[in-house]
Amino acid sequence: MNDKKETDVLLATQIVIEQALQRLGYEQDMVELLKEPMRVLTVRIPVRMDDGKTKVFTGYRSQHNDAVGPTKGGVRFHPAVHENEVKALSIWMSIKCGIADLPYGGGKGGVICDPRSMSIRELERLSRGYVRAVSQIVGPTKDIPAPDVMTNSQIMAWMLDEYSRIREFDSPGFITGKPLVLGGSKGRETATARGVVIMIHEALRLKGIDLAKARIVIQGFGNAGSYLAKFMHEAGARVIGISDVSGALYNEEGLDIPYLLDRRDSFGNVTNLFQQTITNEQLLELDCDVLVPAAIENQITEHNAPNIKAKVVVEAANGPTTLEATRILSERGILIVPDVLASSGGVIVSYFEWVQNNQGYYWDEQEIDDKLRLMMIRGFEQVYDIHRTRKVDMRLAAYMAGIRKVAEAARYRGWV
Ligand SMILES: NC(=O)C1=CN([C@@H]2O[C@H](COP(=O)(O)OP(=O)(O)OC[C@H]3O[C@@H](n4cnc5c(N)ncnc54)[C@H](O)[C@@H]3O)[C@@H](O)[C@H]2O)C=CC1
Ligand SMILES: O=C(O)CCC(=O)C(=O)O
Repeated sequence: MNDKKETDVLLATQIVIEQALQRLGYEQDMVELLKEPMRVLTVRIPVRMDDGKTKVFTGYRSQHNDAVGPTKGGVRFHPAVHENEVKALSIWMSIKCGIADLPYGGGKGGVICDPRSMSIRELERLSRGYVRAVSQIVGPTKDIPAPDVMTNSQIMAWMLDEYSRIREFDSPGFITGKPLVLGGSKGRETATARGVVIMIHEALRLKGIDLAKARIVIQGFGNAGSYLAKFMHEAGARVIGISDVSGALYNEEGLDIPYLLDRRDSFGNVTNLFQQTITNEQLLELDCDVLVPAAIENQITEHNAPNIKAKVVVEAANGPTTLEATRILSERGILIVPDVLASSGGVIVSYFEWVQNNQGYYWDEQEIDDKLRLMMIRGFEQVYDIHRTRKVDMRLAAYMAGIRKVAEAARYRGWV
């Protein structure tokens, strides 16, 4: 595979979707329906910047398929956002929701921007502008956004406020990942990491490795990566490596996670405070038990997959491993817990948030944790069972588990 093909996330997704549907016995017409999102909106968002000039940003909202129910998925603010990336991300959301058996299809949004170089007021105007631009196609029974890379509960709050102004009534179920006082759910902030912890437990159990003796490496120190480091540290595991966009830190004895958590900024940067750093490339190849990519796409490729030393790769990030790398790792006996399963804790608790908003009754954290655990373990067992009985790699197994529900719903509706 040439490099561009290797890292084209939409193409890679379409290849696995086709394989999954074929293994499930579907014809080509179903592949045609599900290999692309049913709707992608591109928007141009004019934002008055603090210097008085107007800057026009480009954003997207992709809705993969709504046969199962309203579409659902985060909004990413990042300079590298690309239409095909958002499309792939929305397809992955359909698969995540299918594995977790949530009553949603997949959606995803993104805006090409760099929040690290914007003021708080510029960010607020951009967030509100995005909601105005996509307001026709989103809503609590249509498409429900949430946080993703470089968006957070404050941005969700501005988006909620803007949507409520447009619709002229308060509508907390429009968006999830909100602050608690605006109808957010307990446990959503930490949900993605909590879900990954549960997957690490399951994977280590299969490999016969004791978590308390395990060495963990985490790429990315944002929402997913930093809470994961905290929970692993609290569980007694040794977190020997972490990283952010600028570099990585490594200590064989275990890093001082509470100190790093205290010093990280709101974008998940911390390594710039240290002189003795290693590169992200070196981090991924460290000798460890569990490697958790928790940053961005295409980090484990055919180039570094032969050098990965972890026994288990648990994908907190969306799309961190290419198809060729999946093949190499699987053949080397490294257990992959794929993104569409491992990172589903976020959308599962987002679903709980939406349910609580709809019923106007709020649950305590224990209830959230217990329900999350149950759903994640059920998802793991389902995927692992398909992997074993159908003799397919864990990624294809996860796609088969997830896309099945969407295809069945589309067939019942008479679309195919
Ligand atoms: N926040 C959530 O609820 C969910 C997030 N995810 C996925 O997890 C991943 C991380 O998301 P968040 O933690 O929310 O984002 P974030 O914006 O909070 O943190 C991202 C982290 O990755 C680092 N990073 C960025 N580019 C990098 C690079 N090229 N090399 C190394 N590190 C890099 C950043 O410095 C930061 O530490 C993404 O793939 C996201 O789609 C998946 C499910 C839910
Ligand atoms: O919480 C959600 O609804 C979506 C989270 C998300 O964007 C993801 O799982 O990639």
